[in-house]
Amino acid sequence: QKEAAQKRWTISDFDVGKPLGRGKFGHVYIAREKRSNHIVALKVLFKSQLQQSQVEHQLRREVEIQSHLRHPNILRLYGYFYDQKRVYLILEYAARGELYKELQKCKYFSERRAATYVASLARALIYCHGKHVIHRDIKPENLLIGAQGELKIADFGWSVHTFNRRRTMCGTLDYLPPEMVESAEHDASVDIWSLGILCYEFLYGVPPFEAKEHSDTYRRIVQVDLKFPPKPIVSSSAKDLISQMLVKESTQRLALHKLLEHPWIVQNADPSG
Ligand SMILES: O=C(O)Cn1ncc2ncnc(NCCc3cnc(NC(=O)Nc4cccc(Cl)c4)s3)c21
Repeated sequence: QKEAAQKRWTISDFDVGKPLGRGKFGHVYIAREKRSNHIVALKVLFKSQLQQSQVEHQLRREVEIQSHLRHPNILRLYGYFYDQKRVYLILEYAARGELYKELQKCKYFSERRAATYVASLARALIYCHGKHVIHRDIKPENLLIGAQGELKIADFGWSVHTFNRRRTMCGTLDYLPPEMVESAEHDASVDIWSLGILCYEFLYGVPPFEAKEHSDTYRRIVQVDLKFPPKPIVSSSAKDLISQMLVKESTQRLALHKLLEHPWIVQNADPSG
């Protein structure tokens, strides 16, 4: 893998296959590296669009951050290369695709499946926070599923090293904790809030503060207007965990290592993740 870090890749090193998905900045293709026959995902980004949106620094930060992360529940970014018009990200291929499509199909997950995903995300976030990296954009769209059904956090396009906390807003409001919505200072506990939102959405099929208007979602977040619908039936243990994560005061949120000891996780998460 060492030589992969230094090697200068070009598109001719790959046999490019079918498109896997279309993102805002470009498409993702399945591809095979010719010499090793290694299957990867190739994300093709147009320089013109990156320049237009002024996200080059974000992309550089993502590549820098990702090059130091090695965890079974974090999608690898093996490297990148560019040509005249495009930047290519060489990514680990997640054979079972996007988690949000799976969630749309099933409507909501069983408590065992939800707890298994939440536990593996917690372990990945403990690893990231240990390296002073916060993801800041944990949501179903950024989660992929590997060949063995394991969850992979992808797209560190919004992650930061915690010493330079930026307040750039991003994407859907649903996942933002109060301090980010109020654009106050924020730290690793933002990922705990987002994990709580995710856990709720895994179990109910919708995020807890969803509302028609942005202004209503904003108000429900800052008031932590948390309600548990009668259907689907969800254990009180799961509700207890979610209630300990969706706490306005960031210092009062359940710590990730405490989450892994919570009865709902211990009784429902598959240890293999
Ligand atoms: O292709 C699909 O839609 C789904 N799919 N299915 C299987 C599969 N296997 C691997 N990867 C997939 N998709 C790419 C996931 C990403 C990982 N890292 C990223 N980083 C990024 O986009 N950075 C970025 C872009 C533009 C600007 C800036 Cl600032 C940063 S995208 C897969």
